[in-house]
Amino acid sequence: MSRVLLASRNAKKLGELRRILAAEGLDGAEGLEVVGLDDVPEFPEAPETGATFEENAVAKARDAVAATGLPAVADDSGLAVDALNGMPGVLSARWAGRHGDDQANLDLVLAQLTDTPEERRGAAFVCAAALVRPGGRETVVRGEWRGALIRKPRGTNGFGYDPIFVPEGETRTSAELAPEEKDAASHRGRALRALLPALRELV
Ligand SMILES: O=P(O)(O)OP(=O)(O)OP(=O)(O)OC[C@H]1O[C@@H](n2cnc3c(O)ncnc32)[C@H](O)[C@@H]1O
Ligand SMILES: [Mg+2]
Repeated sequence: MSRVLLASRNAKKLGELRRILAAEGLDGAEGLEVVGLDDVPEFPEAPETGATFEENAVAKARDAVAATGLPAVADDSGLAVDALNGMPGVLSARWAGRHGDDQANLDLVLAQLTDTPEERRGAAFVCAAALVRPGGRETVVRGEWRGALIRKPRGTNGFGYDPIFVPEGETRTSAELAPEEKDAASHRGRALRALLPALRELV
């Protein structure tokens, strides 16, 4: 059985990545075993210094391959807010200063948009997903999910900025969608499905 490593240290993101691949039958059934960072010896996390989601995704996947010798998938993602000229973007995980403080990050974005009227509250979730093989071959794809930001958080599913993001064509926030509904439309679902042919080649 071939193995592929999902190189994310965010448990909720990792859960979504696993769920999306499992829904596509890529969880052992196709001769590919999906493993996480808990299943391999620990290695240090490098700072995410890239200017783009793609650069960061490739860097995370390369580090994981170098440390483990396994083919690795990494996801670099975030929220690009129109009224903030695309920020927080690659800084989404540490927008309020402390890495991974979802509540503080979301509160800061809401505060920054206090005077932004409804018609200018557009935003997009973006996900770059990279597959790097031990030989060095790299595949990078991108998924986007457009929507608008509300003023008061709603919903408890998902993570990060989900409670303030209402996808296009929806009235619920992405934190109010069922997990399968989020995956079917999300930036992460789209990116990972674009990576499927490359993943199937690993078998
Ligand atoms: O780098 P890894 O270890 O994968 O974990 P991370 O949480 O640091 O991940 P990123 O560097 O890609 O930062 C992504 C941030 O963007 C936000 N984000 C990404 N995808 C999201 C989603 O589906 N829903 C809500 N927020 C999301 C959230 O705040 C994440 O912490
Ligand atoms: Mg990160």
